[in-house]
Amino acid sequence: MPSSSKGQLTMEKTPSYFVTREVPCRIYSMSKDTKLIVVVRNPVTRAISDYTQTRSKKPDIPSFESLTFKNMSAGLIDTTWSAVQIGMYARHLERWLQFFPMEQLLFVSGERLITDPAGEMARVQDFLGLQRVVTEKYFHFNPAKGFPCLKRPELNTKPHCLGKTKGRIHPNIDPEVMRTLRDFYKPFNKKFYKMTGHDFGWD
Ligand SMILES: Nc1ncnc2c1ncn2[C@@H]1O[C@H](COP(=O)(O)OS(=O)(=O)O)[C@@H](OP(=O)(O)O)[C@H]1O
Repeated sequence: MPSSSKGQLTMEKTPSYFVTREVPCRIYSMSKDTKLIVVVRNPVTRAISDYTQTRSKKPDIPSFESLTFKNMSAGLIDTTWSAVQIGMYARHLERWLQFFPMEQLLFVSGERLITDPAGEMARVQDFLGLQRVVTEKYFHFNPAKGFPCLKRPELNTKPHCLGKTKGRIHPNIDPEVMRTLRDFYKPFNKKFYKMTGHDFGWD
């Protein structure tokens, strides 16, 4: 990572860091003052989104329902399937807390990033010790996409929306499987809310 000069912040984005075992120790060795931001969303929706992304590249993969279970009739969930495992946020956070205090971590709500992007960005800017520059006027809700897009209020340019690979339509999942997954995540979510001091409202 390049070092920052006075008045600069160096930022890096890698989604897999949060769930990769070796990473907290490595980042701590590089800089123990690093601030960490993680965007989290309902783990059930996250798993379906993950599956949808994989299926867009490999259309022949088995159904979401069959990948979810180790043993479907026994209702035994396959926690080694990454789409399921990543959403066990409390487990991953426990590893980070062995190296970093909670004050150095910020969990951004993926749901609120869509419904109230300026509100979530205010939290991010406060956390980074920045002035609240990115406010309401930087966002334009695109009803066709169903997501906010970013605009530069000082320029009269078109808003910038995320690309076609974001906001894909998710497949319909068997409601019974959805229920089992929701129940599976409940204790992990509860623990995660307690650890972060923030109820993300997924249950
Ligand atoms: N503004 C805006 N525009 C489009 N999409 C948005 C936006 N804000 C959040 N999202 C949600 O981002 C989800 C895709 O993020 P990913 O985690 O796949 O991104 S990545 O893996 O880091 O590339 C994507 O997930 P899906 O719903 O599965 O498509 C969206 O729900």
